[in-house]
Amino acid sequence: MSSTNLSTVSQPDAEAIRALFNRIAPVYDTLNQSLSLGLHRVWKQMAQRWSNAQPGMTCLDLCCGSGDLALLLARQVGETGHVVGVDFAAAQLAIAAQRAAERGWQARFDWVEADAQALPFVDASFDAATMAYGLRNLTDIPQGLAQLRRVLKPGATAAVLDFHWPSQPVMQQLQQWYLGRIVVPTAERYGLTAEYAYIGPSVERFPLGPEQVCLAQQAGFSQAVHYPIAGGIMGILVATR
Ligand SMILES: C/C(=C\Cc1cc(O)c2ccccc2c1O)CCC[C@H](C)CCC[C@H](C)CCCC(C)C
Ligand SMILES: C[S@@+](CC[C@H](N)C(=O)[O-])C[C@H]1O[C@@H](n2cnc3c(N)ncnc32)[C@H](O)[C@@H]1O
Repeated sequence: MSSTNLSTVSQPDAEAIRALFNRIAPVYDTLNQSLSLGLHRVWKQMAQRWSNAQPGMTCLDLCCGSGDLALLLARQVGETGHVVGVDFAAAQLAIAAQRAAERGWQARFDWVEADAQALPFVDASFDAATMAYGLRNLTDIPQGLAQLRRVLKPGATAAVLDFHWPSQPVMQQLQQWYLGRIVVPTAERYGLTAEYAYIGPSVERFPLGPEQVCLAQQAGFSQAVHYPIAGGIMGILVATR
């Protein structure tokens, strides 16, 4: 366990975040599936579609974790396309690569261990991009958006899925109740209390949809729209270079 108290510090540093995602990697997929009642797959499919990825394209999945969205992109781009999954947690990337191998899809992927805030790609490399539950975890969100824009081709779109602070008070209370009373106690059974207690405060300090749109515009995206989904507890920022 890291010495950093993840749920009370204002913003954990990048090393604490990386260590957190390496620690939870063995149970990450199982917990996402059970805690979201399978709904995270629906939300990720929306992000994949809204990125406008098409057969034959070269796509980026930033903060790819164990590869859910990268695999959806790979299905969409097909045998003639290519997907690059980027994450800085090696344990997550190893699971993503294993899942691709199980499908016989190794040739469709590159898995790159890198910081989303300093991407090792030349400008205008990608036709489309996705990021699920990554932006909120970046220590420098404007820098992450600037990097995302830089590596997209002109006219290409990024779809960024994440938690969102709902506008309706009843949904705010439900979201915080669910995170505090269901998610954290479930994680406790795996010895991961602090890791999952970090989600709630991270959602509260994450910029609201309209603020995300402003940040995307400031990063140089020519168009940006934020769509609250699932009653506003999640959102997808769709930004075009
Ligand atoms: C996709 C999910 C989580 C991703 C995720 C993101 C993070 O930033 C983490 C940070 C630290 C540890 C883990 C994660 C992490 O797993 C799963 C989403 C589950 C959520 C708790 C959302 C659940 C929504 C419910 C289905 C509906 C809630 C109803 C409520 C009464 C409003
Ligand atoms: C909540 S997980 C999401 C994983 C996957 N996209 C999904 O939806 O299941 C967030 C991921 O972002 C990665 N991450 C956070 N900050 C990062 C950074 N600065 N650079 C690269 N990856 C980062 C973490 O390692 C983690 O795998």
